Amino acid sequence: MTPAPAPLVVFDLDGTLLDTHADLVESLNHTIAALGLEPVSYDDLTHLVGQGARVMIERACRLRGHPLEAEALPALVERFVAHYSAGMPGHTQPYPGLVAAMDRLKSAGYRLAVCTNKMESLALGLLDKLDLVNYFDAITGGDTFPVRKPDPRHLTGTVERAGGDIARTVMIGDSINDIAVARNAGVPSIAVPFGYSDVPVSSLDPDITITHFDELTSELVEGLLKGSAAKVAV
Ligand SMILES: O=C(O)COP(=O)(O)O
Repeated sequence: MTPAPAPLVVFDLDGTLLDTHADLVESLNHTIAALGLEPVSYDDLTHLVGQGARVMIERACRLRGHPLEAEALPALVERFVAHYSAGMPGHTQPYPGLVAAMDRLKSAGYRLAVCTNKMESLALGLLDKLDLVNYFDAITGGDTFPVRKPDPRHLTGTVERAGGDIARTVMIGDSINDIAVARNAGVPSIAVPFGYSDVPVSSLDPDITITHFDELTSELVEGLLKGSAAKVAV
């Protein structure tokens, strides 16, 4: 009998792997200051983040009562990317227990990947600056494919690039896009409550929620994979 392929754990980035909020808010406020707009706060960020820099800037301008003309956006996105890139890694840090959890999963033979709506170049640059890039078999961003989360093809494309098997994949994230992309791709989901969701993560109906990465073990992932195989078999 051929052994089952190695499980793959796919992580969201902002608010799941990394606490990026201070740098996102800083670069966003630098960007909208060019329009003379008042800064946004961390609480605002939970409503703004999730669909990449472009949408975040659009939403921030709308929040400040300044809807943008489409032609104004590219220069603002450029301003954001320049500021954010120059400051990396800034205040950004992995969440507590993440590195130990990834070491545990790697020692158990797991593959790891990142599926983020952040631009691929920013995700790669940030993970590189934090010395985390080599943990991952694939890192895909909101601009890697013609579609992005919650479209299931963002997740299935990531699994393919990571050399994984969709039937042996689990997705972990902090917001609606992550739980929805998992559901749309037929993959079990793990939610974390410490990120940027504007609603309680339990209301997103993940398969399970963990409150600390110490809970992310190979036993937990295998249990989820068995559970989803059982669901398929029913
Ligand atoms: O940068 C964003 O808007 C979202 O990024 P995420 O998919 O890693 O949460």
